[in-house]
Amino acid sequence: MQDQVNLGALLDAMRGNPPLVQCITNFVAMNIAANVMLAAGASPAMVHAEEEAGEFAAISGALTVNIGTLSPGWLAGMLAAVRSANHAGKPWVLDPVAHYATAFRRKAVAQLLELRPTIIRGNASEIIALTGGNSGGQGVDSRDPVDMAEDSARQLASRHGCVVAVTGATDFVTDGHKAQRVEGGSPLMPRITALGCSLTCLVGAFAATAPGNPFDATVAALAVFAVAGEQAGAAADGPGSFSWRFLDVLATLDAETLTAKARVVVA
Ligand SMILES: Nc1ncnc2c1ncn2[C@@H]1O[C@H](COP(=O)(O)OP(=O)(O)OP(=O)(O)O)[C@@H](O)[C@H]1O
Ligand SMILES: Cc1ncsc1CCO
Ligand SMILES: [Mg+2]
Repeated sequence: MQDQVNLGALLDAMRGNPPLVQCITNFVAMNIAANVMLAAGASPAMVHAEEEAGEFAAISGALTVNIGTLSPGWLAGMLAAVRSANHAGKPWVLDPVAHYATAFRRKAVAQLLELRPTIIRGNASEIIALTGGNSGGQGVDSRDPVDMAEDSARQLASRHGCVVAVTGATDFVTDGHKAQRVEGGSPLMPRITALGCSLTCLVGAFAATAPGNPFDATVAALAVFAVAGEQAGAAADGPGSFSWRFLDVLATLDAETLTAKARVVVA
C-alpha cells in the first residue's frame, strides 16, 4: 500500500519558504517558466553561463536543466551547474527536450544522464526514446500516449536510480518501485508552448522543498499543474486566455483546494 502524498502540506511548505531554483531552460520557455514559478510561489533564477552556473548552483535549493535550445556554451554551463549541484548534494531535474532529434542532443543527454539526475521529466515520446524505443515524437512535440511510455519510465528510473515523470493527458510518475498517475489538466495545455518546460522548473521547486523525497515532490508539482490546468481550462476561450488564466489560478490555488481537487491514483 502506497502512502498518499500530502499535497497541501507540500504546497504550503514550498510557499512558506520560497526556494531559490536555478532554471537552465530554453529561450522559448524562460519568460513563461519564470512567471509560472512566481505565480506558484517559488523563486526562479535563469542563470546559465559557464562562468557562473556552477557557483550559482551551490547557493540554489535545486537546479533544473532543459536542453530545448541547446548550444555548446549552454551545454558547458549545464555540466558545470550539475557537477556543482551534485557536489553540494542539491537535487537536479533533467528535461530532455527532443533529445532524439539530432546527434548533438543525443550526446548531450548521454553526458547529463551520466551525472545522475534526481528526477527526469519529459513527454511520452522523449521518455520512450531515452530507453532506445521507437518514439513518434516530432521536434519538441509528443506524438505518443503516456501509457506507451510507462515501461520505459520504470526501466529508466531503475537504471539511473532516479524518479521519472511522463506528462500528457494523464501523467505517470515512478521511482522504479512504486508508481502513481496524476489526472487532470486541459487539452489546451499542449497548445501553449513551454508549459512542460515550466513544469520542470516547478518540479525543481518542490524538490528543493523536499530534497529527501523526490517522488512526492514530483507528484506535488504535477498535481498543482493538473488542478490549475483543469480550472483554467474550464474558463478559457482558447490558448490565449488559458495562458493568463493559468497564471491567475496558480497564484490563488490553496492547499485545501489542491488536496480536494487533485486526482492522484496508485498505478
Ligand atoms: N491532453 C492533455 N490533457 C490534459 N493535460 C495535458 C494534456 N497534454 C499535456 N497536459 C499537461 O500539460 C503539462 C505539460 O506537459 P506536456 O507533456 O505537454 O509537456 P511537454 O511536451 O514537455 O511541453 P513543452 O515541451 O511544450 O514544454 C503537464 O501538466 C501535462 O499534464
Ligand atoms: C518550441 C520549442 N523549441 C525548442 S524548445 C521549445 C519549447 C517547448 O519545448
Ligand atoms: Mg518538453
